[in-house]
Amino acid sequence: MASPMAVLSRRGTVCRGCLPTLARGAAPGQRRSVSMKFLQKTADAEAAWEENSMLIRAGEKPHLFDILEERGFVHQTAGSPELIRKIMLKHRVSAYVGIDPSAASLHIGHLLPLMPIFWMYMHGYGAHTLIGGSTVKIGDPTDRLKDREAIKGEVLAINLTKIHFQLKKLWDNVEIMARRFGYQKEWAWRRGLINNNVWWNSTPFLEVLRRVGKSTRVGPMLSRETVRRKMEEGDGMSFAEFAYPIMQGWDWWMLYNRLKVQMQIGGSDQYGNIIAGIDIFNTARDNEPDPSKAETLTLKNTPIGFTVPLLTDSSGVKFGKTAGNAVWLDQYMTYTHDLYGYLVRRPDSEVERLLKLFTFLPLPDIEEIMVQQREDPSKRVAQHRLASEVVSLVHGSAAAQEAEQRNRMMSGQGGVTIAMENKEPDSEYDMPPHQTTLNTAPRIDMTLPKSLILGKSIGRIMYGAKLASSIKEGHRLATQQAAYIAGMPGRPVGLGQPMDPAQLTWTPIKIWLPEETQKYLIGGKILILRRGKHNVRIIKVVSDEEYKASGKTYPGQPYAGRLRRLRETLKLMKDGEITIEDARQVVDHIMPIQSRPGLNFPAMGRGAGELTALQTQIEAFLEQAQTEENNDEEDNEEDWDTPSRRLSDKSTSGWR
Ligand SMILES: Nc1ncnc2c1ncn2[C@@H]1O[C@H](COP(=O)(O)OP(=O)(O)OP(=O)(O)O)[C@@H](O)[C@H]1O
Ligand SMILES: N[C@@H](Cc1ccc(O)cc1)C(=O)O
Repeated sequence: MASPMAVLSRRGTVCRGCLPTLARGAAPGQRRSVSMKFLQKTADAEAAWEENSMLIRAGEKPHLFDILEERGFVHQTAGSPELIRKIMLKHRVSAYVGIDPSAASLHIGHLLPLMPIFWMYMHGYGAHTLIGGSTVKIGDPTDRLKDREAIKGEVLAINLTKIHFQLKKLWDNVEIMARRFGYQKEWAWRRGLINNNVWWNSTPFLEVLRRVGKSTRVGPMLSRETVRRKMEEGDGMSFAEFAYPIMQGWDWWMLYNRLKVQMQIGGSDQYGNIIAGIDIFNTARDNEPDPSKAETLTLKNTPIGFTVPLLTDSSGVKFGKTAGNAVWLDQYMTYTHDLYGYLVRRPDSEVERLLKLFTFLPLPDIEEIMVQQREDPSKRVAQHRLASEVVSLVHGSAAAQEAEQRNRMMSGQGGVTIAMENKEPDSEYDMPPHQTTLNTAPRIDMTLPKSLILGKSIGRIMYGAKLASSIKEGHRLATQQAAYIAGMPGRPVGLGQPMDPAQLTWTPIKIWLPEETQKYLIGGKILILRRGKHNVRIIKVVSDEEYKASGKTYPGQPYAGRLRRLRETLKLMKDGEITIEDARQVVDHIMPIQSRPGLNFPAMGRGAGELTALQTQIEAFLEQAQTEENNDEEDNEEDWDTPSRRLSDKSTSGWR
């Protein structure tokens, strides 16, 4: 089948008569009509690329691979450096880095292979990040002597969700960085975030065996160092682990089919998997059973790759979750100021290299920074710049500024290292005053009690999870389809299911029966909700007793608020435990005067009559408040949750 490129004339204009039907990104066999506009843009992008290549050849622009080499990213290549240079010059190559969600966060080591992907994006190449929702179930045995522990369903769902949003946040910040460093975004820039569960969920084992398994020789696989060591010195190797490199290679082939990804980048420990992947890619390409799809070898379908050096700690151990020395990119696992502090503490001997690897600063700027650094190393100019750039990339520039101020303040008080701060419980969930971005989104994980999640309306749950500012708003969000639950929609209603822990899927909440919610509990205890694009909550559902014991409260919690405290005060007054003056102070404290119409104590004496008058006022106020609360509950329950009402009104919008 003709690719869109095939209909472009040499000058990059579109031949109208030969409009093809296969769009970029369409899955094999999937036909989509392609507009003239799309084709013209593709033609323009091709022409622009040719111009770009000419400038590089003429020495007027640097080749990205040279930039990457100069900055220290290229450790080992899969395919000769000359071949990689040639292919990257000729085509807008697409590349990917894969990460298995075996922890709840990325760590600083992951940034190393991601940085070349970000550079590629800014230079107009295709750049993709893959989450190994399926590969993580097997676990990469590379450089391990012991099997990885199997990850439980709900833990996988949590890891996957968190890493998904972390990668999205990184990508958002890469866009900002690109603008900041003067890269003009073009239509042809492509980036993506994909989960390999998408294909592994529907790939028959037979297909993989037939297509690549038959010609994959066991001998070379057995002789790999990782396999040999695990078998001889470790706890042996399972067939699944042995097959892991085949899975990774198949991923690459799938990515080539979908997104024309022909390059893979990874940490140096991934070299063996990338080499094995090249064999699998070549085998799959050369054994296409459908002659109409067969491809002959060209520069466009030759797999290539490279590895980046490993980031190690001061004792030379790879930074990562296995070694237990990770510096996390989740701001609640490693606080932003601790990430900043860690980078500020890098030794002088390392900092120039780290600036080249972890920032987008041009090399002449780094040289200048190093001149200042050498003039007065005690100022740690280079380390501060490193920390500020990395924190900006990971958490945004506002967070970086805050972390810098904090660090300078703390070190001004005697150069102490920064201690972990204990945040106010739940304070980080406060609704941001402006539109949430991934950099300002509140904390993602929280705990709520069963009685709320399993028994209450969706509006109350949204309110309780601080995804809505009131119960009513919670309901409104649901009807406007601005609230989502992780899982599969029920067709017909009532058959909803939790998400497959290996793949994040969202269902708009719409109108909801309270009993609907529990169908979406992952592993019986995790509920994932989202408001709008970025405001996500991973809710751990615990027993009411456990919740109470934690001392936490949530908005709308019965008897947890002012009314409960007012009732308690009233009781104390009645029992003669507190004086009228104390009672007045307590009431003023729990309820500012403007928020309690009808409860404005007049100046009173201290006699028994005044005490009774005050009690009567409080009782009347409580009664009124209770009626209002009941009405609010009734409003919501009747409108949204009462089955009789909903079932009799199936025409209500959103009722499916
Ligand atoms: N310290 C590091 N330096 C460079 N690259 C790294 C580092 N840690 C991880 N990577 C790379 O990030 C990618 C994803 O790694 P992955 O999450 O699978 O493993 P990991 O964090 O190394 O985990 P583990 O410690 O469990 O082996 C791989 O390409 C890996 O080589
Ligand atoms: N095997 C890689 C992760 C990965 C998973 C799937 C891939 O397709 C690529 C890479 C690692 O453990 O670091």
